[in-house]
Amino acid sequence: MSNDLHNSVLLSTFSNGNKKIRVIFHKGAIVWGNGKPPSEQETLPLENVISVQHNIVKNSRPSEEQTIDPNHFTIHYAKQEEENKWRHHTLELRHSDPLQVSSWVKTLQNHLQYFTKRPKRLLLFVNPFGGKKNALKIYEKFGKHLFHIAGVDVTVNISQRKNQIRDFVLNHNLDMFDSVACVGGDGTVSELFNGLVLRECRIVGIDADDIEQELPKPKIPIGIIPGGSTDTIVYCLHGTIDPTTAVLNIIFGERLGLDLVSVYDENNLLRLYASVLSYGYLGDVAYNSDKYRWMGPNRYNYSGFKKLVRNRGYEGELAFFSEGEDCEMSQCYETCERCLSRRNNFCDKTEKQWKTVKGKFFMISGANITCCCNRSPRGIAPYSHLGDGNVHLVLVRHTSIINNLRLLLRLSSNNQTVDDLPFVETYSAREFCFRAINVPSRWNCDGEVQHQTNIRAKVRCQLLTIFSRGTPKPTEPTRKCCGC
Ligand SMILES: Nc1ncnc2c1ncn2[C@@H]1O[C@H](COP(=O)(O)OP(=O)(O)OP(=O)(O)O)[C@@H](O)[C@H]1O
Repeated sequence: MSNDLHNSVLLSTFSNGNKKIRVIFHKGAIVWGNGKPPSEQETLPLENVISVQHNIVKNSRPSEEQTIDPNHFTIHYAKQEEENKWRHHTLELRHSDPLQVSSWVKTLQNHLQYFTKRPKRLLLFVNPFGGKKNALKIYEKFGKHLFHIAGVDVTVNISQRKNQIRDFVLNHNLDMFDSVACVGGDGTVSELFNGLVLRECRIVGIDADDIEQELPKPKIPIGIIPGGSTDTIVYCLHGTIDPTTAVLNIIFGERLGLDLVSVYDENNLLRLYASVLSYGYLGDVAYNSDKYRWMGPNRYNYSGFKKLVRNRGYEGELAFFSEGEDCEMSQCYETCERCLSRRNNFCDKTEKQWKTVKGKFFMISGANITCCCNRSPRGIAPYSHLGDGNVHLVLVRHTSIINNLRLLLRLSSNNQTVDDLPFVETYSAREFCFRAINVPSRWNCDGEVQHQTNIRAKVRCQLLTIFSRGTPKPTEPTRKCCGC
């Protein structure tokens, strides 16, 4: 932001409904109050302003052309409320002098132009099949109006079949868009970023099937509006699956780098994933639950229970390359230092240390993010980071049904994690490979079934640019005074 603009000051007294309020704009923030002490005044940082618009004079006849009301304008802004949710608010201001009004509108609009990362031309894919099959309604109810207010030109593309979104971004010219987004669950997001990475490989002439190749970063940032059954990726990004929050995160245009993991069989890249690749129990649940899609999100409970009671063990050998770090107990929140430092100086160490673990497991997971969601508020890997170049391997040994239940209870707990259970081991890894022994299971890859059993996977540090401000750090509860 130029200094001239940063130093500009506006100060006026406006009518807001029946009240008079003093409004100040200074140092990138709008402050207003009703003659209240400073601590009770509202402070609105400009980065939370969606748009500033003259009001329209209401015409009695709809056919008449719209005219602006020179004495009246509205500030549309967002405010963070409980449970990490953002909400749209308005501040309507009136002044008898039209010059005052136009000076405020012009100045604020000029300042907003400095947020150049905000999207202007968005290509939005809608998956009408996932979740409760209401993705289009979600867009119309929560997205359409807000995007209009923010001046984002949205082109909607409703997918007609599985993999159509992936094929579309792979084969179409996207030059007229500055951003892409989707309304759907993790499978939809996965289609989108798989298409974008393969598209980039094609553009720069990289063989995506070669695990030793660096994969190129898609230039276009992506946004996600939750419309699936679990929506783990969105939950891990914003700390909520609230659709309004997701839309506002796209509008604000702030970005972070998300690691992706590429999964290969002996010859080919199978796919990239963002949340988790899980073998055994969760692989079987993904495979089995697809038959019960008519149950909606409850299909996971039904299939999960069946597989839990069966308590099959899955034998295999897992080898992984680690930097020698254990899973550090630091959590990833907005402006995460660990992710920021990786973004700036990530280098591939050539001295690899491979470790091998063999045995019979209930489940093996390579979690790229915490995988928290409404059912599992802390996730399977609570110390995993969005962009630190590592996955957390969570190995659950084959054990009794009671222990499996303990594991699932821990996963659904608000304050406990699975890593201190005696039959659970966790490792941090940059690369891993798995070989099944005896009867193989399947992999669950971002919620989709992957049938190849023997795989190799490699983390691609911050390969995806994603619209998000990150999950806000929880504030320490303030202690109440004992009355001393
Ligand atoms: N028009 C369509 N018809 C059928 N399947 C589709 C269509 N569009 C996308 N798909 C596929 O639908 C599947 C389910 O979508 P998605 O993963 O978004 O929802 P979900 O499984 O309910 O949610 P989650 O993955 O968050 O649990 C994905 O495999 C996706 O590739």
